[in-house]
Amino acid sequence: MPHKVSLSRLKLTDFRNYAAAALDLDGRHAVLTGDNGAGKTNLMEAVSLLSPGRGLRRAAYGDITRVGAAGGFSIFAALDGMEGEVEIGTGIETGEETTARRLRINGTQAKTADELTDHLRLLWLTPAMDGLFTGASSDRRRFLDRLVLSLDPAHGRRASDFERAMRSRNKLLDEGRFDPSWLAGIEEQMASLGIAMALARQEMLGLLTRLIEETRETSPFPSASLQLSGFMDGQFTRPSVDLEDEYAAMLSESRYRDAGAGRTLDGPHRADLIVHHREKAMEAERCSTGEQKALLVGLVLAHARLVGNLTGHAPILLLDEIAAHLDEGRRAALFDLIDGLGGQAFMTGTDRAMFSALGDRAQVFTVADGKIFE
Ligand SMILES: Nc1ncnc2c1ncn2[C@@H]1O[C@H](COP(=O)(O)OP(=O)(O)OP(=O)(O)O)[C@@H](O)[C@H]1O
Repeated sequence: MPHKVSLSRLKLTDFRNYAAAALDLDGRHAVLTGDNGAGKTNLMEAVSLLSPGRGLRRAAYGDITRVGAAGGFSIFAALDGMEGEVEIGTGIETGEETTARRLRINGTQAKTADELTDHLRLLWLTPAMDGLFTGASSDRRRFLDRLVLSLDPAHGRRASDFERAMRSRNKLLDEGRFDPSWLAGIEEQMASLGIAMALARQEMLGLLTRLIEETRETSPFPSASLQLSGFMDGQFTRPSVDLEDEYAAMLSESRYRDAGAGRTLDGPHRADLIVHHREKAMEAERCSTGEQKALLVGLVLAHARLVGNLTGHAPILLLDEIAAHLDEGRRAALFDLIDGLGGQAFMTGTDRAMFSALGDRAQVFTVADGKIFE
């Protein structure tokens, strides 16, 4: 069983509908119940900001600050992390628009948010992700990259460096500055970053596919088959230098076409994650709403198991309204599966009774009007 990373305290100040609130946890799972609009998802969002990025709503930081607060918001968390006990503080100082948040780990200013991944890995599943298979490919790419990031924290840096290089290529082409050596330099950089990104995605999908295969017999969820499409399809068994050369050549040959289009038309930023329901041999987007949800839950939980196996530390799971549409038997099976992953899970729902099958495996909190009661 992987080591359990668990949050022991969460303190919020001027965060969404919480002026000041604290949650003391004893290491078990945390169930958050309360009426619509009580602040359950807000609490999940606060925990999600203990990972790099903008959290599970991808909100602008200014929007997170409580309406009417004098300054910004802050989150403080104490946890038994991957490197032992750790205290994390994050937030912004004013309620105004900012793209950066402050981050202190054990009292020291962190250089980058990537340092958070030394202490915990977080995975989430929210109702907003229900349309993942039918929605925009950019959402699936983001989902895929989050899966990669939780195993390979360097992936985020690669992706942002690639974006930056691509933007400067697009700008040169847009301005009609076809300087061959300047462009070739940028394209070489894009090729090495872009192929590294694609290979990291491919590797993660390979690992996840193997794990899904191994646990297929016992999983209560349909199994997903996963493929990358839209960029160098089926070529990832070739040596990476060859792939880089080929992508650089592709970019070089497509300068005029891309200038006309106003953007770079080939690259890892155009890739898509294609998911099939294996047992039904059906594309996920053509499955029923319930089947899509079951596929997604199965996928996220399989990934959680993979992260636990590979890092030796079970990720913290944020599962927003995951049990909402399940009958009692399926709910109990789901809770057993979540518990069996060995990590701490945060789960929400409007009805406390929905979680009775968890028994004393969870601490149950009631949330009402920006206050938390145990
Ligand atoms: N910046 C903010 N300042 C104050 N209140 C906010 C802010 N942002 C969101 N809220 C409020 O927080 C409330 C709780 O939202 P949250 O999404 O956490 O509810 P919930 O308990 O998950 O509800 P549901 O069961 O409907 O999903 C909402 O009423 C929302 O208007």
